[in-house]
Amino acid sequence: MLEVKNLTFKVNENGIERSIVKNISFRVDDGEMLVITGPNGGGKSTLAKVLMGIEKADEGQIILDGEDITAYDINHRANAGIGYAFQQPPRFKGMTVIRLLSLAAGRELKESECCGLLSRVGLCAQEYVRREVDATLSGGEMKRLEIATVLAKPHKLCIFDEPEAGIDLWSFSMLIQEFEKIHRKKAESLILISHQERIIKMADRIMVIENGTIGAVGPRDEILPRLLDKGGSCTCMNRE
Ligand SMILES: Nc1ncnc2c1ncn2[C@@H]1O[C@H](COP(=O)(O)OP(=O)(O)OP(=O)(O)O)[C@@H](O)[C@H]1O
Repeated sequence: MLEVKNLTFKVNENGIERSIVKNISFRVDDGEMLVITGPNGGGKSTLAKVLMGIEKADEGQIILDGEDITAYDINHRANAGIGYAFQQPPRFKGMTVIRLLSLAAGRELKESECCGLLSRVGLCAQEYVRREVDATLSGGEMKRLEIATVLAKPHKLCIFDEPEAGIDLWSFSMLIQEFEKIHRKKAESLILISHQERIIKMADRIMVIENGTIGAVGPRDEILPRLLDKGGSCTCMNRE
């Protein structure tokens, strides 16, 4: 279980301090899928970065299965069991796809294993296995590769930041199926940050982040109607 207690993250802009994440507390139970949504600029990605250790919390605690991981750096948190797919994945010059996925898995993957992972994210495996992870890959290909790196090994908690971004509709449907599979097994907890109704509808619980705080949190059946109720013109959700 992930427990987040009174988490605050501030930035300093021209000498003026601004809280982007403000005193946020929530939990994600084992095997649970929490979908975080909310208006642009509300603080969702920043919250994900603080959870992963890319940004350091100014206040608060992050506890994973009873272990206080607040002071851990990104590698230490990954070892503790957190997997994270970036909203804008980094690219590595000179690194092949099979190498990247092996690094993510923490062991040398066989080509067949690598192909299996690529197929799960809708990439035609043979074409990609030996390809370099560089600027020649499109945004959508990169995004799917990044998701494959998270799928490469089991985690206690996986965080996906806008997995739908830049992905075509067919691949998006495949991704939804992948998330459903992971969710059905209940072996990993999932945090999905998304504006997509199809993803939001999969949630066990929905948390709305706006202006750095929790605007609403609760079971899907309680929160979703409120999002839909905003006349179908909810500013934070893309309808099907
Ligand atoms: N390092 C930083 N320095 C200054 N401002 C920042 C920094 N990181 C984030 N912000 C600002 O904090 C706010 C929250 O950004 P964040 O990316 O977390 O929003 P978001 O909810 O993920 O938005 P979106 O839905 O558009 O992806 C934005 O106004 C952003 O410009």
